[in-house]
Amino acid sequence: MRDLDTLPKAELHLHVEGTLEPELAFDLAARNGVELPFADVRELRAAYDFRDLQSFLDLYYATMAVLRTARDFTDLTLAYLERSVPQGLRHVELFFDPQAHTGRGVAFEDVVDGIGEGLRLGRERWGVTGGLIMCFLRDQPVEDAARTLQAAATRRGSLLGVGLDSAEVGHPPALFADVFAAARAQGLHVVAHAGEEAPPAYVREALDVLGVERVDHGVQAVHDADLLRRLAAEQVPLTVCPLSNVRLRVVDRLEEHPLHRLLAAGVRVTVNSDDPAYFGGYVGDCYRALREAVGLSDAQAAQLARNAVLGSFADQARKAELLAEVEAWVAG
Ligand SMILES: Nc1ncnc2[nH]cnc12
Ligand SMILES: [Zn+2]
Repeated sequence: MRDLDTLPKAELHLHVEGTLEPELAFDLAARNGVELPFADVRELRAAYDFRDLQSFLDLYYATMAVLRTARDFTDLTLAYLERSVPQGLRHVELFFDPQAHTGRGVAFEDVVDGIGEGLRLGRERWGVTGGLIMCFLRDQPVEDAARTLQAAATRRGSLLGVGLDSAEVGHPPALFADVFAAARAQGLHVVAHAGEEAPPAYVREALDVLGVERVDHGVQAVHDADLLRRLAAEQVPLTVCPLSNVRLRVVDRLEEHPLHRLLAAGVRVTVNSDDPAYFGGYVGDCYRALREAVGLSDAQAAQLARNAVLGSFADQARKAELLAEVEAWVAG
């Protein structure tokens, strides 16, 4: 079996705020004079025991209070890249949650410019390509999302697309139909979290009403044979996050994860880390955990890596380059 860390990877489901390791959180708290509701790194890490998505989100939003300046966002992005590059990361389309920052008085431009500078340095140092996907918080009023899209006009050229995240159940995709239509009209790519905790109907709605090009998570689709056939027929990429699904108790154990069933149904599945600082691993760790728990073969790992390249928003030339890197790995 091959070293999975050398497999070239694209990561399509990564919340940059979810890469905030406890050590960096305390460093930034000290730098910015922000008080965290935990005594130290150990106490914060001990709080990473989640019952469900909401219990995670409560901690996730509380901890990101330490992110205040453009430099903080650059440091955060670079720290993520430093950990992921040795695990084979070659391309990343990273999510950020502007409303979680502008609501605390941080300027939208500082968030985007800070992350953008991290990505620029990542390209310069390691040749990693990528871009930013701005997510709307679905548990906040739709008007906030619309205002956020308007505010993004100053940085339109820095964005690949828009997404939808945060507490899913009770906040169906269709609420955001107009905002997504406006984003599409601007030429932005569109994706949405759907079918993480909520039923398959949310996945259908994301496709039919929002017009998404990828579904983030989407694992609940295994409970709907018609939907699975459609996802396979249309080759809709699913950005699956196996370690996240275990930590947020979407599945009891990795051994029971539906990844293999999705692959067997012919769905364009990709593997991603979601919020690696909170869920126990970066993108390479996810691939390795799948090998250990469910016997992911080298051929299946390569297929997941190809799927991620094909499902990415990279331009055709970059896709061809990345696919060639995957095939070179297969040829070994
Ligand atoms: N797994 C997840 N689901 C929904 N919103 C999120 N925000 C960060 N991680 C998330
Ligand atoms: Zn996510």
